[in-house]
Order: sequence, then C-alpha cells, then structure tokens
Amino acid sequence: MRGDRMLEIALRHRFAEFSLDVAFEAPQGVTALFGRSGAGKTTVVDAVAGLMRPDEGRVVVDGRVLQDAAARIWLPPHKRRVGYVFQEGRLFPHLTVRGNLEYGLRFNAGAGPSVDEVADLLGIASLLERRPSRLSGGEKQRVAIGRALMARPAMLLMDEPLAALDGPRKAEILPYLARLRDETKVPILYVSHALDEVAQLATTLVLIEEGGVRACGPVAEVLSDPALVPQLGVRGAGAVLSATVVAHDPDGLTELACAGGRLFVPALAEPVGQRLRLRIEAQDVMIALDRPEGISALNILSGVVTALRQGDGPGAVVQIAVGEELLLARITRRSARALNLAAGVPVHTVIKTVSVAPGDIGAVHGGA
Ligand SMILES: Nc1ncnc2c1ncn2[C@@H]1O[C@H](COP(=O)(O)OP(=O)(O)OP(=O)(O)O)[C@@H](O)[C@H]1O
Repeated sequence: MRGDRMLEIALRHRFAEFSLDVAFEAPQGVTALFGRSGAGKTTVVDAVAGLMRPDEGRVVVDGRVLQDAAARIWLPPHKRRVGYVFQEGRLFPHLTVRGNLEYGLRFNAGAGPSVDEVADLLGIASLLERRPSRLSGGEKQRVAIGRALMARPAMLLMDEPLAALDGPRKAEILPYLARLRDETKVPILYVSHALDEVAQLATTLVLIEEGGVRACGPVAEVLSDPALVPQLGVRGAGAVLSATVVAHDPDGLTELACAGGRLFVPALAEPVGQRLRLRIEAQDVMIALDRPEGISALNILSGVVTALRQGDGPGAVVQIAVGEELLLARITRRSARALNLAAGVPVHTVIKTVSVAPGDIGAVHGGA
C-alpha cells in the first residue's frame, strides 16, 4: 500500500490578481485544507477535480497520475474517478433517496458498494424512499456523500460540506464522516475553515495562506505548533489528544484515559473502549509549577514545557509534552515570566472539565 503517500499534489497557477503555488503529500485519511477565505483552497480542489487547468501541475492519487504537466498527462474530470461533494447537496428533487444513490452507480467503474451498504454507513437506510424535499439539511448532505460513494471514487473532494448546516446538524454528520474516513479508506480532500471540524476529522492538516502552503503535517502536530497559533487563530488554538473511554460515572461524567493520565469530561454517548480524539483549547489550560491541591478542576495532567512563544500582545502560548502528546496553553506573558517557564521546566496542567464540549470530541474507528 502507498498509505504513506496517498496524495501527491503540486500546482502552480497565476490568475490576474492571485498566484497559487502549493505542493504537499499526504497519507491515507482526511487531508484538510484549512485557511482564510480567498487563500486558494477551492482552486486546489477544482484543479484536482480537473475543473480548472493550472499552468503547471501534478496530481497523483494512490499511485495513479491524474495530471502531470511535465509528462503531458491530463485526465478530463469524468475519467478521474473523483467524487465531489459541495456545500449544499444538489440532489435530484424528483428522485427518491434510493434513486439519488443509484444515480451514482452510472459513474461506477466496476463492482462498487451496494445501496444498502452505503445507506448503513451513512445512517440513511430509513430514508431510502423519501424525496429530498422531506430531508433535513444534514440528511441531504449524507445522501450527497452516499451518491458520491456509489460511484466507487478513487478519492472524495469535499468543499466546506458542512458550512451550510447549523451546529446540531453539523454535530449529527461529523461521526459519519469519521466512519467514512476510518472504514472506507477512500482518501478525502476536505476544505474547511472551522478548526473544530478539522480537529475532529483531519488526518493531515494543510494550512493554506495566500496561495501557498504555510504548514503541512499530522493534524495533532500542526495544531500543537505554537508558531502557527497566529495563523490558526488565537481564540481557536488548541491541541488534539488521543483518548479512550474508560467509564461512565453515575454523576454525569465520562472518564477518559489519555497518554498523560485520566481526564473527566461531561457525559459522552460513546461506549467504553471507544477511541476518541479530543480537542483541548489552549485558553482552557492553566499551568502550575506545583501540583495544585484543593481546586475544583478535576483534570490535572503533568508534563514538561517543550516550547514557549511570546505573542505581540500580552499573551504567550506554551507547548507542553504530556506523555507522548502535546498540549497548548494560552497564558499571559506576565505569568510565563513569573513562573520562569522555558523548555525543560516540569509543570502541571489544569483543564476544566466543563470546557470540553461535544464538538471537541471525534470518534476514531478500527486501526485508523
Ligand atoms: N477563475 C478565476 N479567475 C481569477 N481569479 C480567480 C479565479 N478563481 C479564483 N480566483 C481568485 O483566487 C483566489 C483564491 O480563491 P479560492 O476560491 O481558491 O479561495 P478559497 O480559499 O477557497 O476561499 P473561500 O474559503 O472563500 O472559498 C481568490 O482571490 C479568487 O478571487
């Protein structure tokens, strides 16, 4: 398998007022393109789909060359076996859900999944005979993803697929996307400007800035890099930890095991044993030199400072190794000075239980 280099993308293009020059590689999983509006994310997706032809470019998916300007290879969109899911589902209103899914079969290059398999994966089995006008936004979007899957795509492109949905609908659909990532093994190029989505879903994070790649790497690594906090947004900055559900306590808390110890969060629906990824926002993490006693916070993870970044304003971001993972804490420069924080200093991190919201938690399935 080429799981370590599932996607190879290198594109250069000049519009009158904007230049794109991106190159990145990514392994199996969800590769998130994250960046501000106008950074060039949609242009990358359109080029990979073959909807625009860049001045120079090379796109390889699982060893299959879709385009290579140097070798004069250019597959037209319909030969790329790329499924495209847009912001709004664009279903056929006159067809039922089943009809919409079966429509995807037309583009199927060989034996693909059955309607029932796709419907089960996306939780739409009970909706098969309905028409799109009777579906919620989240359901429509799942059908649109199902239709793309029926064509047995070599890759899925999703351009802000949740942007048109409200918070609860988004929360309803994210677990299905996590299953898709872990169970189908179809690589997904996923455009988003929502950090919570990226933290839950992305395997690889590609940070796009002004038409270039500012950073690219495993999501936990990029999100815990203090140097990238200004690009990722000071408010939303935070690290991602792996955790496993250990117990559901009768007082409404769920106990998780993570590399740095035990964490308690408000009750989760996931069963004991379920693996999760957990986003801990930097602003919810406090630092103490001595292990705090007599405080209300239940979560204290011990670690060692690995990096410190002073901001331009009063803030500082501290990166702390907790077990084999990295946490970020946003504190004031004054506190950083008062505690003499520097790489190598052992610290205790305090995380408020109630700061971990359901939107910060994503499921991980199978061996992914
Ligand atoms: N066909 C085109 N002709 C000229 N300029 C274009 C064309 N398509 C895109 N651009 C420009 O390229 C830049 C990047 O656009 P793109 O849509 O890729 O950004 P984006 O990161 O996807 O933004 P958003 O999140 O708002 O969709 C923008 O400045 C846009 O105006």
